[in-house]
Amino acid sequence: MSRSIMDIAGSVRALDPAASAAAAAHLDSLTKPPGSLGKLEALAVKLAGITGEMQPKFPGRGVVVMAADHGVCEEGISAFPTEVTPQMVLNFLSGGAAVNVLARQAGAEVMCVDVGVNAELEHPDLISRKVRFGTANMVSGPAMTREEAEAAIMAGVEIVEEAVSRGIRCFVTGEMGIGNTTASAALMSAFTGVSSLETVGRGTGINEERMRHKVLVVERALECNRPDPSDAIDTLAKVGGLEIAGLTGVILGAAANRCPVVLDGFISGAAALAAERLAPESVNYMIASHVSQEQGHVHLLKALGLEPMLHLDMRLGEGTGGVLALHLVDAACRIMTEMATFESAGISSGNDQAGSSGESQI
Ligand SMILES: Cc1cc2ncn([C@H]3O[C@H](COP(=O)(O)O)[C@@H](O)[C@H]3O)c2cc1C
Ligand SMILES: O=C(O)c1cccnc1
Repeated sequence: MSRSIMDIAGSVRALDPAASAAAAAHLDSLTKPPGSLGKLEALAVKLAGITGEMQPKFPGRGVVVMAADHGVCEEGISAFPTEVTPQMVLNFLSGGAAVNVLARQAGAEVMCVDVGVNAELEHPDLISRKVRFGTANMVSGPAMTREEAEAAIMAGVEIVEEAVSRGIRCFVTGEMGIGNTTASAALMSAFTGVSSLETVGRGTGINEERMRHKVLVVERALECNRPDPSDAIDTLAKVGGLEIAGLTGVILGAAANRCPVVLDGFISGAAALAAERLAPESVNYMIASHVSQEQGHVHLLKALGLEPMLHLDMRLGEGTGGVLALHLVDAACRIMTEMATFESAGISSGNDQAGSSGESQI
C-alpha cells in the first residue's frame, strides 16, 4: 500500500458521539411519537455523527461517476458491447443519462471521470484521470498492476478533495463500465468468501446460459489470480476495475473529510467493501441508498452491516439510486431544523416511552 493511501485511510475518524447523542435527544423532543420517523431518524443521527453538527445541511452535493472498461468483456459476460462505455460517458457529459436527470432533480453536480475508458475522450467537462485504456482480461492474469490500482484510488480521493474545497460536503458514488458487474462479483467473492453462484447477477440483462458462463468466468479469474482478501489493493488490482478502485478512493476521501457518502448499487458496494478493508471506520460514513436487483447486492449490504433505504427494483448503476436518496438526506435535515418540539408547540408528551430514535438502523 502506498504511504498516501495509508495516510488517507488512517485519517478516517470515529463518528462524533456527542453530536449523535444531541441529534437523538432532539428527535425525541419533536412533535411525534419517539422513533416514529423510522430510518429517517437513524439517518439524521448518522448525519450528525458524521459532520459533528446536530443540524447539518448539504447545499453542495455531487455524484462522482467513474468510468472505465474491462478486459474481461472478451469472455462475453455482458449483454452490451464495450463501446457503450465511451458512448455513455458522452451522454453523461451532454446531460442526457438517467443520472443527469435525477441529479438535476436532487440539485447534485455530476462529476464525470475517465479513469480507464478504452477510447480517447475529450470534453471540457470531462475529468480526465485515465490510468490506462481499460483493464486486462482477469481470467488470464491480473486486471491491472498494484500501482495502477493505487493511482485510480488516489484519483478518487483527489476528486473529492477538490470538490470539498468548492463546498461540496455530500457525495454519491456512480459508475459506468460495461462488464463491471463481473468484476464486482469477483471482488465480493474474494472479500466475503461468498460463492460466485451468489455474487454473479444478470447485470445489463443476460440470459440463464450466459449467467452460468459468467459464474465460471468469475471462478476462473479468482483461481488464476488468487487475490489476498486481507490486502484490498491487491484484490482490486487482480480482479477489480479502475472505476471501482476510483470509487474506493471517493469513499475514503469523503470519510476522511467527514462527509457522508451515499452508495449506489452493486458496483458501488464492491468499492465500499474495499474501502471498509482499508479503513474499517469508513463504513460509518456510508449511506446505503437502495437495494439493487443484482442478486449479490442484498448480501453485500449485509456484509457491510448497512440497511438500504429504498427498494425500487432498480439495476442501472451510474449513481441513480444514490441521487434519489439525496431527497431522503434532505428530508432528514429538514426534520431536524423545521419541526416543532412538544414544548414549542405546546403539545402534551406521552407517558409510555417505548420508542426512540435508535429503533431503526441504516
Ligand atoms: C446503455 C447503458 C447504460 C448504463 N448505465 C449504467 N449501466 C450499467 O451496466 C453496466 C454493468 O452491466 P454489465 O456488467 O452487464 O455490463 C455498467 O456500465 C453499469 O453502470 C449501463 C448499461 C447500459 C447498456
Ligand atoms: O446495482 C447496480 O449498480 C447495477 C446492476 C446492474 C447493472 N448495472 C448496475
